[in-house]
Amino acid sequence: MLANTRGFLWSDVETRALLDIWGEQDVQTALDGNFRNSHVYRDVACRLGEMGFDRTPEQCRIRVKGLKRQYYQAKEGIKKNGHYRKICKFYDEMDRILSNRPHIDPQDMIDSVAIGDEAMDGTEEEGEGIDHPQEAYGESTGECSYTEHPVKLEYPSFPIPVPVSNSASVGQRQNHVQNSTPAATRPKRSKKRYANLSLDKLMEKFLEQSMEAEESFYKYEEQRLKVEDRRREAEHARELQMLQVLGQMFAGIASPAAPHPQTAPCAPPQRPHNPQPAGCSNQTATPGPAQAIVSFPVIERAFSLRSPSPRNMENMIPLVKNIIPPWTSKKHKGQDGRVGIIGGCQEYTGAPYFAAISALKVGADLSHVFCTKDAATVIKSYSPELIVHPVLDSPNAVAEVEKWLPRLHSVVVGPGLGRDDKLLENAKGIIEKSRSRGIPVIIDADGLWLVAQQPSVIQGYQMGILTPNFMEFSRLYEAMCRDPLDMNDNRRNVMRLSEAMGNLTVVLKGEEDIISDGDKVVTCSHEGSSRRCGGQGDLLSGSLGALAHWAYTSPPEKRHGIKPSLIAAFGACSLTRQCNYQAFHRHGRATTTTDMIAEIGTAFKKLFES
Ligand SMILES: NC(=O)C1=CN([C@@H]2O[C@H](COP(=O)(O)OP(=O)(O)OC[C@H]3O[C@@H](n4cnc5c(N)ncnc54)[C@H](OP(=O)(O)O)[C@@H]3O)[C@@H](O)[C@H]2O)[C@@H](O)CC1
Ligand SMILES: Nc1ncnc2c1ncn2[C@@H]1O[C@H](COP(=O)(O)OP(=O)(O)OP(=O)(O)O)[C@@H](O)[C@H]1O
Repeated sequence: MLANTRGFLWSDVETRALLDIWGEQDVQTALDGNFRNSHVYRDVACRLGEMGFDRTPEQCRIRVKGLKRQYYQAKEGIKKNGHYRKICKFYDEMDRILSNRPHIDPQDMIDSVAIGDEAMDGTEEEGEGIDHPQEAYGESTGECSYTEHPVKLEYPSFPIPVPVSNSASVGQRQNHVQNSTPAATRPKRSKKRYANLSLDKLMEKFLEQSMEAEESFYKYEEQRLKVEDRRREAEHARELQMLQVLGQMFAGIASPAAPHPQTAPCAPPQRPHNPQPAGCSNQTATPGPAQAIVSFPVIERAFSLRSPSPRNMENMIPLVKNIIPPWTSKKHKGQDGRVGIIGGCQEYTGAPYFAAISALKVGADLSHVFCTKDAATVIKSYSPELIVHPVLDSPNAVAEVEKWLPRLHSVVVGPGLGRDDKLLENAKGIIEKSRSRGIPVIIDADGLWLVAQQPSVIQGYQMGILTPNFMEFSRLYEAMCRDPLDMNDNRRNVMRLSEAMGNLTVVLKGEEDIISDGDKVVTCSHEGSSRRCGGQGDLLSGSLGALAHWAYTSPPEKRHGIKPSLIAAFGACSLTRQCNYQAFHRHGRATTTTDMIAEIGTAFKKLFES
């Protein structure tokens, strides 16, 4: 395990590049504001990759952690005799970054966190025994991944009396505790203070203090989340404003005489008899003022606020191939994906089943369905492969699902969810919990109904993917965009919605699937068939559950600067269409979604493994 994350040494040039990236304001803000930081380090590794250094997010995180420890050690040492700078080669760089961070009173953060981490996993990078209290804070706020280190409740350091003749291991642990806390800088607590208290009293006091600590932890956490929300909203508003200004500038440059989009007549969304979103063919597409067609099937924006202009790409398939985890005997069950489907009620049992079984057939190891009580037995009866939880209509549904979240790699919300208010409310809670844990969230079907009512539930979440059909898309567009749908240019419409949702990835399904993250538009018109049986969208969202996990955990250099959600979405669209093609070839008009699901294995192989 260690070999994976610490395989070889970091050169000075590489370390400086890492510090340049890690020290950037947006990275520090993201780390400060987040318990879960794996996405931040993914971004750091990605940027490092762009500078030509091939490192995994975990390697970056561990390197930063080691540097921080050296820095704090050096800083402590300097206070004492001024000669410690040499133990931290990058002292100046670290000081420039860390001296600007808000000061947290180490006494507020509890010793046991640092002790617990050191004592339990012993995987510290540089092999240094001393941890700085501020390091402990860093780890609990932004320096360790949620999945590997579940949130610890922070207890006050309350001395539990240990008999003198204790075993060697306890003695060693005590030594370790003494060595690893900055005891020298703190007054020693008097053991006599507790000498007269009975064990019961001690226990009572301990529990009392635990509860207080827990309470203040939650208070702190609540405040932190509020601040983070406000920051995100402000950032989003600022970006939208800048986009609008730039859009107007570009519009002015491109065609000063062209009418403003808002003055175009508002055509109500209608379902065509033979749904062919106008403007889908490459020849007839008219790029909007703020977009330019670079090469089919990827259209890139003429400008981008976030990232440098991505590379041109003729074909997305090689990128999908790149994110597929390699076959190896070294993995255990679960590592290739544990997908959760949130949906399934009395009326709709097929949709969550289609989504869950598709995730499995694409290659996820485990597929969970969280549905209502009366749907559960029915769904179980379709397939013994699925793990079915009858919790979605229980009074504590969100808490029940939350228990499983640390073990899920992605969630798909909506297939067969229905529109019952209580179920939608529970789905909302689950999306929020998944979001706060940095789990990719795919929203489909009735989940999109919820988003149209309350967009903020997912707005701005970079690991969120929406997969609307045309009807669902129109609802979302109407809720989010002030200008009317341009019936001749669906690509522009998708890009607009994605932008309005805070650059979420949006997949408009149809004759041609159109995918955008607000910066780029990717289209998938792989040959399918004319058969439109219900459930094809569920196949798509379920397989996207597995592909999104792979894409987000794939090495950045394999993605060539393209956002993981775009690659995963393109993979799911082309797979669905290939399944449709193959099933129709076999069954003609009798084709159903079950027949398409039976084709997943061969379709996947044909597209991505040949
Ligand atoms: N076997 C199962 O259990 C299955 C269960 N499912 C589950 O059913 C639930 C409801 O999903 P839903 O999509 O039917 O709901 P909703 O948004 O009301 O759409 C219906 C309206 O939209 C329209 N319309 C549809 N597509 C359009 C298009 N491309 N372009 C234009 N218009 C379009 C259509 O218009 P119409 O043809 O009636 O004029 C109709 O009025 C959801 O939980 C889902 O997961 C499904 O997954 C299937 C398999
Ligand atoms: N007009 C079309 N031509 C070709 N393929 C299509 C067309 N419409 C949809 N598809 C295919 O079906 C997939 C699912 O789209 P669809 O519009 O059926 O989703 P949905 O309505 O959400 O499905 P569900 O029935 O599961 O709710 C698309 O990704 C696309 O591959």
